[in-house]
Amino acid sequence: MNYDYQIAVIGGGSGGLTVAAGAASFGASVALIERKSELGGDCLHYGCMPSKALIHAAEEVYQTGQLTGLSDEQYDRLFTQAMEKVSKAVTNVQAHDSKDRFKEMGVDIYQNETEFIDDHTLQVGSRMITAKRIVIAAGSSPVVPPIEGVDEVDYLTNESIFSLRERPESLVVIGGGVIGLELAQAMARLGVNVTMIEAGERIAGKEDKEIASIAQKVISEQTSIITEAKVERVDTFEGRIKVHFSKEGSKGSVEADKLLIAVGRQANTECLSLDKAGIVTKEGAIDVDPYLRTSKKHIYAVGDCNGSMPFTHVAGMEGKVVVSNAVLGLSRKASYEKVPWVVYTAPEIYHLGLTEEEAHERYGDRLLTFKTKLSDNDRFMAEHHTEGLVKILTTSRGKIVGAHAIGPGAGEWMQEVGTIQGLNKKFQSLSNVIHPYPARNNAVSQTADLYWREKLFDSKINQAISWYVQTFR
Ligand SMILES: Cc1cc2nc3c(=O)[nH]c(=O)nc-3n(C[C@H](O)[C@H](O)[C@H](O)COP(=O)(O)OP(=O)(O)OC[C@H]3O[C@@H](n4cnc5c(N)ncnc54)[C@H](O)[C@@H]3O)c2cc1C
Ligand SMILES: NC(=O)c1ccc[n+]([C@@H]2O[C@H](COP(=O)([O-])OP(=O)(O)OC[C@H]3O[C@@H](n4cnc5c(N)ncnc54)[C@H](O)[C@@H]3O)[C@@H](O)[C@H]2O)c1
Repeated sequence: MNYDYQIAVIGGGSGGLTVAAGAASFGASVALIERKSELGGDCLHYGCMPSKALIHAAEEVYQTGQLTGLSDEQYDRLFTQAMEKVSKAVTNVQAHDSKDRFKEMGVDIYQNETEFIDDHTLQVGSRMITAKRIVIAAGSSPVVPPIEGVDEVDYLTNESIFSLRERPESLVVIGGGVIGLELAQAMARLGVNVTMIEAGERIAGKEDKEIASIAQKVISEQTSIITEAKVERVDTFEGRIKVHFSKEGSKGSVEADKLLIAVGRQANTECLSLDKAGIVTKEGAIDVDPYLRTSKKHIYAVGDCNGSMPFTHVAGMEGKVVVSNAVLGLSRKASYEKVPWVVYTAPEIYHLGLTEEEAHERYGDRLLTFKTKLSDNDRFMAEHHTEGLVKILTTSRGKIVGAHAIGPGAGEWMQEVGTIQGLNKKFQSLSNVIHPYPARNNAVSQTADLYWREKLFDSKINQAISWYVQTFR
């Protein structure tokens, strides 16, 4: 059978663009179908880019406030300026994901919402497109929990918060996960009075417990945090939003000008008519095998819509796997073991692999844990940033199974652990790498030195060396 295209990609976000560009670069005929007027997806428009631009702008305001103090009027002006900087940053980065750029690569772009007609055919506006292979990269949307009254109030999500131009005096954030934390702290630093309500026993629930408790301590100095709270109802009171919750058997409420909901993501599957193509979903996301094939082997799913790990770098990794498999005919598996992530709070949180609790469960007594407090590192001491920790988890032979840190810039300087893990090197090999003093990643090499201290200096070999030195030298 003849098809219009070799590859049709649904969704022009991080995953879809990686597939479209990769497939076109290998000479495949590619259709890219995106319902929004611009390419770039959530990451560019409502996710990574605006949030990181906001965090940076908020840091500048916060530092200014710390140095000179700021009046309400100054906060109002700086808030508007910060939000305009966010919008400009998105516009600037849009150039990388411009339609013209992809057209030049040979990709045909359709601006339509699409759905399956059958497993090789997509309805695209008034026409139908057929493709030999189809890649679904439809992304995800914010979950809005079924809280009583939620539909009657004007709540914000990551899709609307970046459009604010006037500083709200107060904000209540439901959800103390990654989005909640990054945005709550940024807003607090812009002079907004923020309260975070988290259902779990702690914020940053996916992080190593010890790291999360440091985060909670630091962030609670800038925002109010209520944990183990069940939100029961929201309503409006004199133009303000009131969130009612229960905690440990008693009731409470928080009132604020604005409400942000950040309680997780759901895969965008509902308008794709997946059933017409015979594509199976699992727990609301598109079910894929390790080769990222759906229940129909010529249809693949990458990025947030397959429910694996909702990060841009994962969508990119999965996109490359699909190019190898769908375009080049290889059999590459997606692997998630070595995927790091960073929570861009101040201080930043770096996360790679298993937490200490998970690693203990898996490795038991074979697990080695190496920790350096930032208060033991000259650079962080010099900068008065001593609230932080590096924690590396290895097997007894030094294979890295988890790496975690909280500290200023941890997302950058901790990646050296991710790099050596990616290169299949042992953790202790970092001890032999000379780090410029006093670069922050000395905290990592300091931690690697602990491996040798444990292995060598506390061992029988060390006793033998001491005997040799004392006896013969
Ligand atoms: C506030 C926030 C901050 C974030 N920060 C980070 C970060 O710092 N680092 C990080 O790694 N990740 C971050 N993420 C996660 C990251 O944004 C996502 O993991 C990433 O965007 C997923 O890419 P994707 O291609 O799967 O989906 P998307 O980028 O969302 O792209 C999906 C595209 O498909 C389109 N689409 C959907 N259905 C259809 C249809 N039927 N027809 C046509 N088009 C359709 C959508 O319009 C969309 O453009 C953040 C997310 C949020 C919300
Ligand atoms: N820096 C980054 O890489 C980055 C930044 C933002 C988002 N993201 C991605 O986006 C994903 C989604 O982020 P998120 O923060 O929405 O989800 P999340 O899963 O990280 O956190 C959601 C939080 O909301 C809490 N929660 C759920 N229901 C609740 C309720 N009814 N009341 C109170 N609390 C409730 C959960 O216990 C959890 O702590 C992340 O997992 C991440 O993959 C990444």
